[in-house]
Amino acid sequence: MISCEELVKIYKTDDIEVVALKGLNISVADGEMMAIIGNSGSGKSTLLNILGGLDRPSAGQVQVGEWNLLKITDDELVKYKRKTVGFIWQNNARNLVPYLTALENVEMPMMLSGQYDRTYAKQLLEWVGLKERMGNKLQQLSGGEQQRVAIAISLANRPSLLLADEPTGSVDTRTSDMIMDIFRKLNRELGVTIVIVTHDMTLAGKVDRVVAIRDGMTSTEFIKRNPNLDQLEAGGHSIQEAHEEYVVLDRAGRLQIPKTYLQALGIDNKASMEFDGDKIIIRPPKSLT
Ligand SMILES: Nc1ncnc2c1ncn2[C@@H]1O[C@H](COP(=O)(O)OP(=O)(O)OP(=O)(O)O)[C@@H](O)[C@H]1O
Repeated sequence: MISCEELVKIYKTDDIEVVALKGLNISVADGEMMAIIGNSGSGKSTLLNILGGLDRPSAGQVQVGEWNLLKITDDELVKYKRKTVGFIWQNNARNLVPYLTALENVEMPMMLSGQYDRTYAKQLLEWVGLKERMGNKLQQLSGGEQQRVAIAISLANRPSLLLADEPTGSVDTRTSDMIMDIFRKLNRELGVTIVIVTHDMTLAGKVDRVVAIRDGMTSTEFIKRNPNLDQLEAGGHSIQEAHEEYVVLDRAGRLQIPKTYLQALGIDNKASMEFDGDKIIIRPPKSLT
């Protein structure tokens, strides 16, 4: 579904340039439900905004389904945003209209794309557990309910990819669990590919794969040891318990070594590397004296 190779994003303001993505590589398979984690400023939202067609990449390759997002024209981008991809933000004020009902909010993107379907709009609201509240105006719903309306809206045009930026950032744990269950159901039943950006490690433990971004590059990947675990794990396993951790190698064979490891060994800009037939050993450079 998604393939990014050596993806670069540079933000230029009057006097500074910020390189938010520095040659990032990531692939997401059709029908996968995965999470992206990373410290503040590591480039997570930048990546999601590029995948959502809200921002343009500076260099590299980005393919989502049939679309090459580096070469896509402005007209095609409008179609892409309407048909292929759905977006959910932490702060849902961006895609909700407070004086319309929940149902009218879901119908609006359908009307804009000429695919009005009231039955499907109702079904979506039922899927997110709001069957009884679809006639309520948005301002009469709680924050968690509004977030569930936002999920229904994001699916109104039957996208094959759902991007969620901190979707549970401003709701309580119970609502956050409910939202993750809704994502899992949509992923299984509709086959929607789902990419979630989050700070929340317990939430990350509920997906099949987690990719960690550090300094604008993919660094580590956590893959679920037992893909059937989520039925058993209502109590919540930590990501380390539930997933196997791998360091990511790019096509040129480069890998990122965590700063803390380098500092602990006093490695600065060089290291010695040895292959003993079984493992690769990285050490601080031997003293030349
Ligand atoms: N429009 C912009 N103009 C200039 N710099 C930007 C812009 N958007 C993001 N950046 C910079 O790019 C870098 C990556 O930002 P990004 O928002 O992608 O990080 P993030 O991992 O999503 O962080 P957070 O978890 O805090 O949301 C940061 O240094 C940020 O300041």
